[in-house]
Amino acid sequence: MPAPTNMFKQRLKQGELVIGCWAGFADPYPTELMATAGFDWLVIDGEHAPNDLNSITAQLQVLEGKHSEAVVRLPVGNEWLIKQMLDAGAQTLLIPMVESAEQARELVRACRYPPEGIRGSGAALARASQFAAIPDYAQTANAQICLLVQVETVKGMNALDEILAVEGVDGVFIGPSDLAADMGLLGQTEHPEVRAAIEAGLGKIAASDKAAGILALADEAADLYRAWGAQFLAVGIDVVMLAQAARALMASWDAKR
Ligand SMILES: O=C(O)C(=O)C[C@H](O)[C@@H](O)CO
Repeated sequence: MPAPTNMFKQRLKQGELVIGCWAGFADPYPTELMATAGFDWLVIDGEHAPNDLNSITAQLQVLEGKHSEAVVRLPVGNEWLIKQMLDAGAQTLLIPMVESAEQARELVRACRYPPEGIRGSGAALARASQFAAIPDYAQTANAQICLLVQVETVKGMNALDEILAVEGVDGVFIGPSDLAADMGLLGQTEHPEVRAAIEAGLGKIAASDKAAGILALADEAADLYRAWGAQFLAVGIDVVMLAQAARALMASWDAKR
């Protein structure tokens, strides 16, 4: 019995548009709720949400067998964190702040068991192998790992061609907020210069053998990004949705007082 099939990776390879959402409450309960909405993927955010290995594992557990595929974003891309998250059962990783082909190659190696990579061998303890209930997990796991790298700085965008040439990177996600900030346009993701960089970047990625991804928090941006080549498109953040709805509701009653 091989490692579980990574349906998110399979859908990307088939060229499907997959719609996702951020899951930022760092708790399995709201993440399980978000999965009932039918998103194709949910980002369990270890970068900007207060997640740790245990909270990420609990969210992987509630998403098991659901339509919404788990995409685990690490706070940083390093070998031991990748090892922990893959052993916990994550099959799709989103790694922020990738700025060079060498960095991308190191991430690929960290995601793979030898001889292709350096992922430590501990499948007997790992949820990923169903605690060794999948006897040939180590031999079949590499093919089911989906590595998504975030390019979100000027340096990263300038290295995009080289990053796109790295075998083992399955998708490239452009981070509009961090890219705008690094361009000296903090908070201005709709600035013409940021939009131009995003359009060029998504176009390059879509023309490569990788999938293009991005986050849009408004329909206007989502439509543009889709037209520019985005294939894994996140269209919301659960924390933002709840905050906005709660404040709007209270404001409506404040107005009635
Ligand atoms: O830079 C970006 O934009 C992203 O990487 C997405 C954001 O980090 C997301 O967490 C919303 O702020």
